[in-house]
This record gives sequence, structure tokens and C-alpha cells, in this order.
Amino acid sequence: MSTFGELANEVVNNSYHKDLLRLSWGVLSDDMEGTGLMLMANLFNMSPESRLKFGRLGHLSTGRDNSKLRGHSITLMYALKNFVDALDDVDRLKCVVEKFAVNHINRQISAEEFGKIVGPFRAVLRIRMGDYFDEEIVAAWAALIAVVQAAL
Ligand code: HEM
Repeated sequence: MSTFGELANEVVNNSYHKDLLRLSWGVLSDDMEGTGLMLMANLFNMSPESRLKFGRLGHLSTGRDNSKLRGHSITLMYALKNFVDALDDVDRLKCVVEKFAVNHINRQISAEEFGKIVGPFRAVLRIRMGDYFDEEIVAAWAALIAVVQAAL
């Protein structure tokens, strides 16, 4: 089992994956709010048990009309932007990942639960990337998510 530091190094040293992350981020970030809402809706549909962790957000099926869910979706996307902006600097990547890991440790989110975002992420990439969708793009995001999981 690789450590947090080893996984962070693997992400920073994988130029091909970094190209895929930046390319797909360019597409995903074109509509930060819409992409964030789509990711959350996918998580709630694909892992209904995760809804229990988001009690603060109220009724989770109301999408953009739910201002708390909307706020959460936007801040989640800016968290991803922090990761993408740190891809060339392993120390920077580690410190932003640790910052977001703490937010989840405080909410009792385990590494396994956090990993449930990969399927919903794949579904977002399928829609947003269209003909440019490729499993290797999912693998690049999964490797980045694995760094967060290792910090939980
Ligand atoms: C791409 C993956 C994810 C990112 C980038 C992310 C990012 C964030 C951010 C930025 C916050 C707000 C932090 C704060 O206000 O303290 C947050 C809160 C939270 N996250 Fe995540 N998250 C991800 C995945 C998940 C998953 C998979 C779960 C659970 C299964 C989860 C559960 C939570 C919960 C329960 C909160 C608190 C919501 C609230 O009451 O405001 N997150 N997340």
C-alpha cells in the first residue's frame, strides 16, 4: 500500500496524466456550478447512503434551487481547482490535499467513502468530454483522489 507522499509524487511525476487532468479541467471548469451540481447529483444517485452525511444541506433533490447544495457544489469545484493548480509542486499538492482532508476527517468521511466519488466523476466526464471521453482521464482523476484518500 503506497503512502500519502508516494501517491502525491506519482501524480506530480506523471506528465501524461497531468495533461489529461488539465485538459479535462478546462472543460469541467467552463461551468463550475453546473459541473459541481452534476457531480453531487451523481454521488447521491449512485451512492444513496452518502446522502446521510449531507443533512445540513436539506432536501438534496432540488438541485440549483437549494442554495446550500449550490454553495457546496461551487466550493467543491474550487477545491478541485486548488489540486489542479498544484500539479507541478508536490509540497503544494500535499498541503492543499491535507487541508481538504481535514474538512472530511471532521465529518467522519472515511477513505472508502471518499473513494465513492470516482464513479460519479466518471459519469460527469462522460457527459462533459463527449467524444473526447477516455478511461485514462478517469484514471488520472482517480489517482488524484487517491492522494486525498491516503490523507484521510
Ligand atoms: C472530489 C471529491 C470531493 C471534494 C473536492 C470535496 C470538497 C469539499 C469541500 C470544499 C467542502 C467544504 C468544506 C468546508 O466547508 O468545511 C466539503 C464538505 C463536505 N464534504 Fe466533500 N468533497 C469531495 C468528496 C466528498 C465525498 C465523496 C463525501 C462523502 C461521501 C464528502 C462529504 C462531505 C461533507 C459531509 C461535507 C460537509 C457538507 C456541509 O455540511 O457543508 N465529500 N467537501
